[in-house]
Amino acid sequence: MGSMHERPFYSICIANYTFKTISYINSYNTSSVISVRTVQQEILQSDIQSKADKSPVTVADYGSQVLVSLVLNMEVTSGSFSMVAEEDSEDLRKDSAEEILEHITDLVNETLAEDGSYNITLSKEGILSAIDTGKSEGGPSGRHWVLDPIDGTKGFLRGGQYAIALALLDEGKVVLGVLGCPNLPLTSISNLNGSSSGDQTGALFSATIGCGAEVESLEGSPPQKISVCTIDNPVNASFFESYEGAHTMHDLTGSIAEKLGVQAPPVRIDSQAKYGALARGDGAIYLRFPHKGYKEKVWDHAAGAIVVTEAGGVVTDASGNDLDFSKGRFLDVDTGIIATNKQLMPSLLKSVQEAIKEKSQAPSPL
Ligand SMILES: Nc1ncnc2c1ncn2[C@@H]1O[C@H](COP(=O)(O)OS(=O)(=O)O)[C@@H](OP(=O)(O)O)[C@H]1O
Ligand SMILES: [Mg+2]
Repeated sequence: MGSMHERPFYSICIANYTFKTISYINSYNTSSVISVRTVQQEILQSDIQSKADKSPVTVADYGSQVLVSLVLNMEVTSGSFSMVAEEDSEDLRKDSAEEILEHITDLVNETLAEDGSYNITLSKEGILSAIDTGKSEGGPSGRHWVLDPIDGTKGFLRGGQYAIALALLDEGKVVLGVLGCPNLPLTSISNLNGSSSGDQTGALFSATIGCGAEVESLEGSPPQKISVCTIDNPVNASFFESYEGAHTMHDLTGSIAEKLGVQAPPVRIDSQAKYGALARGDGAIYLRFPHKGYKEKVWDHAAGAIVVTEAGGVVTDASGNDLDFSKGRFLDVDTGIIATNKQLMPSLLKSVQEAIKEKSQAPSPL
């Protein structure tokens, strides 16, 4: 682990750089003050590409990856720098991507100039190579930064939840995690649709191993310690899951919840904002069961998992094994990922295993 000033610095890095990038993108191409939601629709039309796996990637994903990698690379002066990040430059190097690359370059340079802390301007080639600093394979030894520059890109485009997720692996273990959630209410998810609640929008979760988890506003309000809920009766529990049915088996999670005795309907929000919300007790359970064949990526869970465990929760696969972040860019999980507090975990695991068994024995649809 680094010096004590590291955590606040990296939190600031996320808040000041990536959040600014996103606010900039949100207001890009518009001269009038219109809602973020509307502007996000404009991004959908102009600044979006489709990756080989058909998932979307936007100027925001690339811009965020450039800024975070650039700042980390400049600030982390001890030892070699290694980053495992979601995006790479391959698609941006195609002739057809010239316009989007130009846009990302303008966006990054304007954000850097506006911030003023770093006197640098990047060329297009500089942008491409900054993105590619994220190509590390990670693994069990040394230190690796793990970045999802925009987690929940579909949510970002829909005007829903998304997160900028950064974690640090040290000898295969997550030791630091920061989750910037620009669209999440600062205090509670129950204020999500309540404009009259007075809650601020935007929450920055952070956790350092052995030191607990905290939340603060993206503008830098004093950090508040957070902890998972203390519910021990599933009747009073609610559960978080992916918004997208393509990302998790909603039928299986429904069956798990029913077996456990959960009465509340699922709370479906995008991205690792789910882990942040769980860590501060907005709900009691997180369930994620991707469809067969999907391989989980480390950047989709590293920051969220440490925020939850440092808030007193437990995160495991469907068999109750801890997540192993030492295997490279992918997680080697058995079936799914679940998280809850220590009181509910034994009964949750039992319900998960029963529901999986039942599903595997059900006749397959024709
Ligand atoms: N088929 C499939 N199954 C499971 N997961 C997938 C799948 N495809 C993508 N992804 C990954 O899911 C990330 C988005 O997280 P969530 O599932 O929590 O978001 S959502 O609520 O469904 O929008 C999303 O993260 P981003 O790509 O950063 O948006 C992906 O890494
Ligand atoms: Mg992403």
